Amino acid sequence: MQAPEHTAGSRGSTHPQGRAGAGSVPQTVASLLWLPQAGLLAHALQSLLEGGGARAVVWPAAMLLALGLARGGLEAWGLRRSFRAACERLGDLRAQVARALAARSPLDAARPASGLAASVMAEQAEAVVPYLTRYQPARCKALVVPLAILAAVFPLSWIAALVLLVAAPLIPVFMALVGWRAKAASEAQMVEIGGMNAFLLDRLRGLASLRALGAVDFTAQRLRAAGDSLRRRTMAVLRIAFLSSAVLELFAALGVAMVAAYVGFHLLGQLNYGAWGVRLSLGQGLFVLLLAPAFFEPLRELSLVWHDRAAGEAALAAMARLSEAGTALPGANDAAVPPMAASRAARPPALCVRALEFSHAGTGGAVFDGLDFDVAAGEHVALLADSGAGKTTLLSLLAGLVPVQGGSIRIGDETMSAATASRLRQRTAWLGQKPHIFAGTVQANVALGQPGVGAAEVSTAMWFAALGATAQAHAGAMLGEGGVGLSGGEAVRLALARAVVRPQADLLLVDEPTAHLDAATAEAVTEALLQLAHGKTMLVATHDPVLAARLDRSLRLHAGLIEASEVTP
Ligand SMILES: Nc1ncnc2c1ncn2[C@@H]1O[C@H](COP(=O)(O)OP(=O)(O)OP(=O)(O)O)[C@@H](O)[C@H]1O
Repeated sequence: MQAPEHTAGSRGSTHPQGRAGAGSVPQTVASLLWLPQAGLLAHALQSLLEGGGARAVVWPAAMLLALGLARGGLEAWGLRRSFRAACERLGDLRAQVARALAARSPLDAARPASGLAASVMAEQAEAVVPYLTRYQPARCKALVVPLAILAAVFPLSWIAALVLLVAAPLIPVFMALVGWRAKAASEAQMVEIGGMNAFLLDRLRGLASLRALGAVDFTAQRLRAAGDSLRRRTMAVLRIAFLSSAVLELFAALGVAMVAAYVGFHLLGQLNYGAWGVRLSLGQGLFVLLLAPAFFEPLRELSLVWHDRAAGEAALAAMARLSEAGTALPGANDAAVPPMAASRAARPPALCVRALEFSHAGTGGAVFDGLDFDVAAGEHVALLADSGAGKTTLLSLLAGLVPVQGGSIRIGDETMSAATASRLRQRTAWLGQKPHIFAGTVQANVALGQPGVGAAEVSTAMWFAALGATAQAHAGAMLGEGGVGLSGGEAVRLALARAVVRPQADLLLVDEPTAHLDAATAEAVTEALLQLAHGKTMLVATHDPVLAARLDRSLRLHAGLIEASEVTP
């Protein structure tokens, strides 16, 4: 497993806290400034008692003010630095997770549910910012400030220092025990949120089917149960957060009370030991008293952000899980590939498949075990086979969507490999069985972010795909998620239009373009496809004998091998 913070390519530090820690130093220095401030206060009081008058108070007051301003400034600067660094770190982590998800093959059945991935990246990942912004400085302060205060108190009174020293370790011990439970509870809550989001997204997508099958009530009940379960988990996290605060407040209050009692009785002359054989002055006593609550302050702050740490670490772990490697998409994130050439290669590519071996991850049997076949440059070939024989798998291998496990695939002059897949995909147009339509305009759905494809090109492509006369013909028309607003046949034709705006793609891999279409629509799609494939190489997986008869040749696939090759008369 590769945690996102350790994945190559991050702009920042390899540690999750990395640059966010840069803001800790000014914030810690700001807290340490309380020591000279307390010293000045105690000194001013002592001078007043010794008859120094108002003049003895003026310069300590001025310095106190200056130190206060410096403290505020340092605190604000440190906080801003931490926040900015945390936001950058979160951006890096999100980019890394996105890259890891994009690097997984679409055929990887173990890919995280899209609802879960969206929930972790958009929502849960936000917990990383308070974790890095608040927890890291609080931890730094808790390590440094109490030690500095101990060092200042010890030379005045070893008893007061001892009281603080005994009270302090109890707090981290109890906090660690509580924090251990808090982390587990927070992780469980994250899993619950992710699961509920994935469930919601899936059910929303399948709302029409649920309604048709009368399963709406049952789904609502399951959603209610999931909501209840999430509420229980959230309450568990909150209970633990309150418990940790109570533990800390108790020990901090006991520590301060004991120091105050000691200093009080010592000044009254009732406890004459613990100050290295001398009696503390009122100013010294006040100094120790002022420092006692400040000793516990960083620990109190740490307790406040303890939940941030639990939530932040749980979010980091969730992102690490999303970054786990699965079946790789060959050549994914291949930055070295130049942008798609505007012009086509001189000749369409020939296909040469030799001794191809492939089996899906987690399944026993091989889909292909020594498959051989050729498609000549510019030839249009139908791939016929029974359902489940491996047509889609073969097209996916040819499109470089999944790595070849044995043998070779040659497209034109290049052999498919991780190094060439990305480049080869640029000359390939893929018309899948279920083209995904995004919620957005027709223009965005056809261009798919390709530069240089404007409204005019989209409109031409829509006419070419026989969609010019439909209500969605103009580039600005809105389409719903999953193709709402289009019929099944129109969605297939929209996929055709996507191929039309990529004239440089001279290898067409088409998966059952006429499945589930009536004869007239199938005919229209076939015509458009043949026109698009003119001067290009095309392999069409199909069960449709009418479509197969319009192509140059048919290959019959059976048991992972080419059984027959028939030239169309
Ligand atoms: N992502 C996947 N993970 C694991 N197994 C898979 C995956 N996709 C397909 N399979 C299995 O691989 C075999 C070939 O499937 P494929 O989809 O390539 O068949 P097909 O010929 O295209 O079928 P159809 O004509 O029904 O679309 C089937 O046994 C299928 O169950």
